[in-house]
Amino acid sequence: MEQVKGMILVLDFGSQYNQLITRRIREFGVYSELHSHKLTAAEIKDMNPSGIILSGGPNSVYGEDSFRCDEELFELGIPVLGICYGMQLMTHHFGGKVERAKEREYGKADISVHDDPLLFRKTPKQQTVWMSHSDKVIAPPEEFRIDATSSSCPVAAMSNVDRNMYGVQFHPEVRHSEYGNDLLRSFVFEACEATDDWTMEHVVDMEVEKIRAKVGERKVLCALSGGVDSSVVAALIHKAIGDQLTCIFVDHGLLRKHEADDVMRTLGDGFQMNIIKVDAKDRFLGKLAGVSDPEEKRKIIGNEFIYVFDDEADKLKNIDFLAQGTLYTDIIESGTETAQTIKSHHNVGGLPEDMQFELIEPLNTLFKDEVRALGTELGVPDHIVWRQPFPGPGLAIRILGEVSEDKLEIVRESDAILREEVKNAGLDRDIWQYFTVLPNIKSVGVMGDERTYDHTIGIRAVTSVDGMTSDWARIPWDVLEKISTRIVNEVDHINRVVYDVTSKPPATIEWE
Ligand SMILES: Nc1ncnc2c1ncn2[C@@H]1O[C@H](COP(=O)(O)OP(=O)(O)OP(=O)(O)O)[C@@H](O)[C@H]1O
Ligand SMILES: O=c1[nH]c(=O)c2[nH+]cn([C@@H]3O[C@H](COP(=O)(O)O)[C@@H](O)[C@H]3O)c2[nH]1
Ligand SMILES: NC(=O)CC[C@H](N)C(=O)O
Ligand SMILES: [Mg+2]
Repeated sequence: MEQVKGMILVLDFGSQYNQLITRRIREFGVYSELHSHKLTAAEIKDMNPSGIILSGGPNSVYGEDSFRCDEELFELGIPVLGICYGMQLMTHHFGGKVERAKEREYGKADISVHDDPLLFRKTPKQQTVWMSHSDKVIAPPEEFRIDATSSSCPVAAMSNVDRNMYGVQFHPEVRHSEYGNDLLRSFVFEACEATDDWTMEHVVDMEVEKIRAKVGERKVLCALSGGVDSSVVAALIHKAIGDQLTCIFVDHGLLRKHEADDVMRTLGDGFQMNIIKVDAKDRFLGKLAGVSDPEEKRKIIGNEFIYVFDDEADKLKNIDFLAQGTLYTDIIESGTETAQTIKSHHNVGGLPEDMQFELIEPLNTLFKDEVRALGTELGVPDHIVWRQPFPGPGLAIRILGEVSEDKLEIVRESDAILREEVKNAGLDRDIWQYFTVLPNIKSVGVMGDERTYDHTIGIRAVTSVDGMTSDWARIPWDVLEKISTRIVNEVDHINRVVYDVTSKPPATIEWE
């Protein structure tokens, strides 16, 4: 496994906030990766981390099948921070006592800090933190001291400075923990003595090196959509291996208005690399005919992408690798060993089992905003770096239920109007993603004194940083009015326009 100086290893025990921990640490300029709690102590030693964080998780330490770690990791001499379940696990290991509390504690809590513990040195003695637990430590292990308490938690934080080990019952990675970021900083810089030398330039060098070592003299096919993720991957790989790279852009008939031509023109202007466009409309639409279940649609599309790449690889000969712009968001939402499947992203959960390629996914630990920064570092043009995300399954997941040419036409035309008006209003950089959806709804209207019974278009526009959470965009009413009027007047079969005012969670950004 790759050895990265100063990296902080986060072990995954299934908390929803795991990815936030690595994310916060990378924001400090220190590299951090999330790995399975099943890593052995030997594997961890090989990775040479400067610190280990044990994440929270849904289990109880005294449960029979609860997630455990290789307990030898406590003997490696590497600083450890246990968060929530992580602290309970540490307590259990060192002989302290964990018990189920009578009441579940969820939300804000006030803690009092005692004396001058290392992780709290720079923060007030009274502070608000964010808790989410039913179990609690009622007695710390013998060699540990209590650093903080709350009214319901006799041990809200504990430490053993000699062993360089720390535990907190609350979640410092969540913004609602007032001084959570300071605590993580103290762990990373004071306890682990990590250095903040992880920069985007560093990421480029590291990834280029990795790609060269993996590929050698062989050839790579890159799935290029014209979106920011795959453009950044293509730029990285091209930097690493030059002409050993061929990019494939698939027109699956599910693209937006004029998208195929626009993408080929933009990529042709922006990149000096070999790009092939494949027209696969009939293949995709044929396979999707009669299918209405969202997960089934996603899997068909994911599979078909790979079969198209297979056919192209056969023509090009001797292609061993397929590169994709997979992000961490795509992986976590597609479901992992510990996290539930929210939706199968075509490039992760939608891959066929009989795939022949070896994957290259240099961005699969990063979030969208980090990829944008990487793109800028690589010199990818601004209009690609700041293009709004467009999902690989395209308009197929914006037509609820069965996909047809007629419905594609409706979504395509209404989406073009929305994009034009958002741009005219100068909002295209403020709104993270904006599009129209065609729900399976017909309703009654009156047009020119005539009764209509026709389709509804939904407008979805969200603000976000990384796509993990989002809020609905407050588009000014007069802009919405213009969009609505134009859609009803210019798009056949639409007699009603609605605006989606749900955040993520509880909704998701796409409707399928
Ligand atoms: N039409 C397409 N042709 C070829 N590859 C595609 C296409 N659509 C998606 N992909 C592949 O699937 C990956 C995931 O798609 P995704 O939309 O998340 O990323 P992106 O298109 O590169 O960026 P963005 O999120 O900005 O749209 C892409 O990075 C790319 O490798
Ligand atoms: O390439 C992709 N393949 C997919 O299968 C896929 N599904 C969702 N998305 C995009 O991911 C972000 C989060 O989406 P959701 O809130 O809908 O889960 C949003 O930006 C979505 O557009 C996808 N991208
Ligand atoms: N968020 C957590 O890590 C929870 C830990 C444990 N399952 C509890 O309920 O106390
Ligand atoms: Mg895309």
